[in-house]
Amino acid sequence: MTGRILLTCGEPAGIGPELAVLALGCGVDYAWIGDPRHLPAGTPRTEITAPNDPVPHGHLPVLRHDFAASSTAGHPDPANAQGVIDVIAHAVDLVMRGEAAAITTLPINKQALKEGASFRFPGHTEYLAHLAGDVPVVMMLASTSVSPPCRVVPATIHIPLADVPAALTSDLLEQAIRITHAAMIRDFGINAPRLAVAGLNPHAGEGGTMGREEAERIIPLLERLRSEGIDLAGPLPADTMFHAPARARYDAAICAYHDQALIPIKTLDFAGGVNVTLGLPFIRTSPDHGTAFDIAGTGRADPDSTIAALRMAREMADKTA
Ligand SMILES: NC(=O)C1=CN([C@@H]2O[C@H](COP(=O)(O)OP(=O)(O)OC[C@H]3O[C@@H](n4cnc5c(N)ncnc54)[C@H](O)[C@@H]3O)[C@@H](O)[C@H]2O)C=CC1
Ligand SMILES: NCC(=O)COP(=O)(O)O
Repeated sequence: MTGRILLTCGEPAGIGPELAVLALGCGVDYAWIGDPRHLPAGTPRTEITAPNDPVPHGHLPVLRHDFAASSTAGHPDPANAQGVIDVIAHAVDLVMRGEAAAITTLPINKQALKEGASFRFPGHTEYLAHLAGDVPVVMMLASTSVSPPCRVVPATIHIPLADVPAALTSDLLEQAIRITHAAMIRDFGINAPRLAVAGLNPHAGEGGTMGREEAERIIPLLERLRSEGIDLAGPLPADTMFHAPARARYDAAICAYHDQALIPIKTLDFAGGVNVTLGLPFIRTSPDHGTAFDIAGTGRADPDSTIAALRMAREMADKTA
């Protein structure tokens, strides 16, 4: 897929606007979609009308999307919530029409969108799946600067912990495994992916003495998928599957719930972690962090995860070009 990467503005009161500028010069050509009033003062920029219009060297190409209000760092304005949502839809429309190579999204604040515009999705992942035609997707977070790599997929995502055991059905886990397996081949160029599946309970249930989900749902599923030829380890005790020698034995880990997956990667590679949505008909990456209201506008935002997300989007797009 050719053309620029589209970088959506995310929450204007977060660190997104400054990251859009700090990433300039990272070697990836991208166009930012948002309201130019939200960019840091003095940002070298050129407004464009189509994603691949030329701009002077060192300028941020801006696809202008007017919001209801200006923005104050650290203080989301409910009036801007609909603009944040619409920018994501705008980017999806462009990439689905083949006018851009991929999307990289800057962070949104889910609470601000819910309160300001009754946003009904828990995050980008679910909203993008909806915009793409309600396709099944999974969220992967992939390290870019640790070895062996840490790639994790939470099978359940943004739900209360109390709801996880019921939500972690055999069907859901199977879908996460199949989507991850296909994406490791297509997007990561790993021809024979090795997947590891975490147990839900301590010690992966320890033979049913610490929980029955492994014996009743996970083990029968893994046996069936192995018989199809998928290379699957598990269910593994989650506490011992993320240190380096353990990670060397698999290419991606399917985890039971959000924090089981995200704590290891954000601990190992917060600056280099990339969130990538697998299963979409287009490429979407994102930094692994959120809106960071506590430091927005202070000059302390680290752009490394955004740069890693842009680079990963570019690499994936080039693989399918
Ligand atoms: N893809 C997305 O749109 C994501 C959005 N979020 C949203 O962000 C909001 C805030 O979430 P939190 O849990 O507070 O996580 P957060 O990632 O925004 O902040 C956690 C801590 O990390 C620091 N931090 C984050 N990114 C940083 C960066 N680039 N440079 C330096 N320090 C950085 C923050 O200052 C804060 O102390 C929530 O609404 C959450 O839903 C969270 C993760 C991803
Ligand atoms: N904790 C990860 C996260 O919130 C990312 O969500 P999404 O907006 O990429 O779906």
